[in-house]
Amino acid sequence: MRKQVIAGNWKMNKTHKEAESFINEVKGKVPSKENVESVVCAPFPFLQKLVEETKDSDVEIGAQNMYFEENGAFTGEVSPVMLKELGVTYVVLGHSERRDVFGETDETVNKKVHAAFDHDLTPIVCVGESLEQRESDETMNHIESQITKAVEGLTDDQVKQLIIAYEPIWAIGTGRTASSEQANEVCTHIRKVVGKLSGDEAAEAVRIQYGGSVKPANVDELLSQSDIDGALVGGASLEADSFLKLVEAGKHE
Ligand SMILES: O=C[C@H](O)COP(=O)(O)O
Repeated sequence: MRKQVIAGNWKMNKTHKEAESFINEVKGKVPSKENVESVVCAPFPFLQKLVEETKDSDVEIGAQNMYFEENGAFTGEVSPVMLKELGVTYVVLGHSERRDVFGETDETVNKKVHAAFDHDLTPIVCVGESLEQRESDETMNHIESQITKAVEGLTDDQVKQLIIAYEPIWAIGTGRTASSEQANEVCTHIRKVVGKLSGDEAAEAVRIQYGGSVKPANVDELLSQSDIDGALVGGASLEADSFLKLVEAGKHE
């Protein structure tokens, strides 16, 4: 059975003080990491403190982006070496906000995925269609193309360790969640695409999250779907109580 991975993506939110009080509130209360992976993806300035605070806990800390080079003249960027040195273990790559607002492409996402594996960071690779693409029936082709480009050049073993987050853009921060059937239909398609590219074992092992207005009220139904192995959560991951309900829902005994 694939272990569920519930990741909060704080995006550009919280003060240092708020981040610290959140982590102190949740760190002793999340379920054991044997049963569910509970991840907090925080802004860069908070990462060091959060890693220190969660050292002996079941909470893992992730970044929301990184550059693919190890060092050099790349003003404003953060490298995988820096994240690894801090003790960060996950990194969100290719979020639709990075693609839409900051011009990230499938090619840069692919380079970042390679860089993450080179530095022993677990990539959470985001894919998803716009409302226009859904309405013109292009969802499945678009997702297949994003996945194909994201995993190009990876070994089958690396693909097994990948986390893919399916986030329909029209459901992000809008309160409009994909129905659990709609979400699962695309996650099943993602697993098939992975199988075609990297073989059955990789398809069986790869974990696929759903993201887009996930909250305590809908998480159980989403996680009960056959091909959904977790959630990538924005708004509802910002409050400690709500985050704890989400990770509790992901628990397998
Ligand atoms: O990374 C998280 C997603 O963008 C979902 O955000 P949301 O839960 O606020 O809709």
